[in-house]
Amino acid sequence: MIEDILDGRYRVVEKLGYGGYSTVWLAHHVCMKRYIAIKVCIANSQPREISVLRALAMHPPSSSSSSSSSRHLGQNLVPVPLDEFQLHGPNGRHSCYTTTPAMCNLREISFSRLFPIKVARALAYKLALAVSYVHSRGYVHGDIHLRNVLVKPPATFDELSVEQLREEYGDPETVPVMRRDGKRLPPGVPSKAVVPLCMGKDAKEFVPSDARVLLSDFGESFAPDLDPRLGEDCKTPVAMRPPEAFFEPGLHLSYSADIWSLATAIWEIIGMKALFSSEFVGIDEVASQQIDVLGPIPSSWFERWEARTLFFDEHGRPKKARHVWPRLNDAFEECVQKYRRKLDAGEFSREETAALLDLMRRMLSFRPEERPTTEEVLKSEWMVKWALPDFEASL
Ligand SMILES: Nc1ncnc2c1ncn2[C@@H]1O[C@H](COP(=O)(O)OP(=O)(O)OP(=O)(O)O)[C@@H](O)[C@H]1O
Repeated sequence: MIEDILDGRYRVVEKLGYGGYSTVWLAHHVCMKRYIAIKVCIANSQPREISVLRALAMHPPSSSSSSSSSRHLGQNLVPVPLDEFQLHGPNGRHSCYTTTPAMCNLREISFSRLFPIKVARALAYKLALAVSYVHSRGYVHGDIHLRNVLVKPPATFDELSVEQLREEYGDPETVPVMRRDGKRLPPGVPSKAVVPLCMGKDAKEFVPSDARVLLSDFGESFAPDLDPRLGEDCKTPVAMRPPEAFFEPGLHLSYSADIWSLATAIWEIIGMKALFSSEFVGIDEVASQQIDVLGPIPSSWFERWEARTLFFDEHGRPKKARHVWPRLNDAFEECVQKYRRKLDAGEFSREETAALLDLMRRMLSFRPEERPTTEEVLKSEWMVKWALPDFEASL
């Protein structure tokens, strides 16, 4: 809880977030006077993430003797594991590890209108760079979506005392934990829960230097060459999940699975609206959205897909009386450009739109082997001509 001192040196000052496997706290190192994030994993679990973070933090073998200038620029965009310890509580043993803290995740910000166009381009480039680094070290991230894309604090963040932090962001907010039947809480359940703090600002307030990306949550990461993962074991949220995970559940996923999710994340950064949606619908509906937006899937997938007759006739045409999602180019005009124009957030020129949609279409190829690699993504026309200059300006 807030104000606990963990492992004799970490003063817990705020809650940053939580997921299915952990709660993340902001702590202040009592001696070093710097902020860190502590991930407290659920009781008696064996987190796999820390070994991936350790591997990513090591220098690649080929550059061990070379200068920092030859380091992959994406290495700074993944969390650095700083320390590990264990806590013993009423529910058992909790593995804990500390990493670089962040202000918020991009999903939290996505409810606040649009990023200025230069910021959106810089964020997209940095995210692609981060994924490129992860791939260069032999890992697939496996869970790319905006809740796992964090914004790092400015370099001056550590200068804030805890009191100044509280002046800036308020005291931690708590809510009582109660049983609906009014009975006493069972042992091991805290009487208060802390509401996570979002230290981010509205998207429209972002300037290029705020685009400090941290790709987080490597809990689903895997090394395809050493530890293959089947499509059926893919845990990426359904709306960002690559289609092979659904249509070829018995096949191994590869780096290309991340490329699909990266495309959906870039789309969302640019338009603040997801390309596909699983809100109130199941995985079959999402598959039908993908076909509406991108065109036909490979015929072997279509024939094997039992639910196809709910959405398409025997010629593959959408069934009447159902909502048909707009094609990619129309979706870009209707869901991205229209709002960028209306909110004065910067519009994409015709030339840039063509380059961006060409990249999106290639990254969203149904067949994983037809998708570009991260290196090819970074060398694409849109990245080189439009995103790279704004990335450089944001440094
Ligand atoms: N280093 C960090 N700094 C700030 N906030 C963080 C940090 N790491 C994680 N968070 C916040 O905590 C939330 C949960 O973290 P994370 O997704 O890593 O946990 P998880 O238990 O693995 O979740 P999931 O169920 O999504 O796999 C994130 O969405 C993010 O908002």
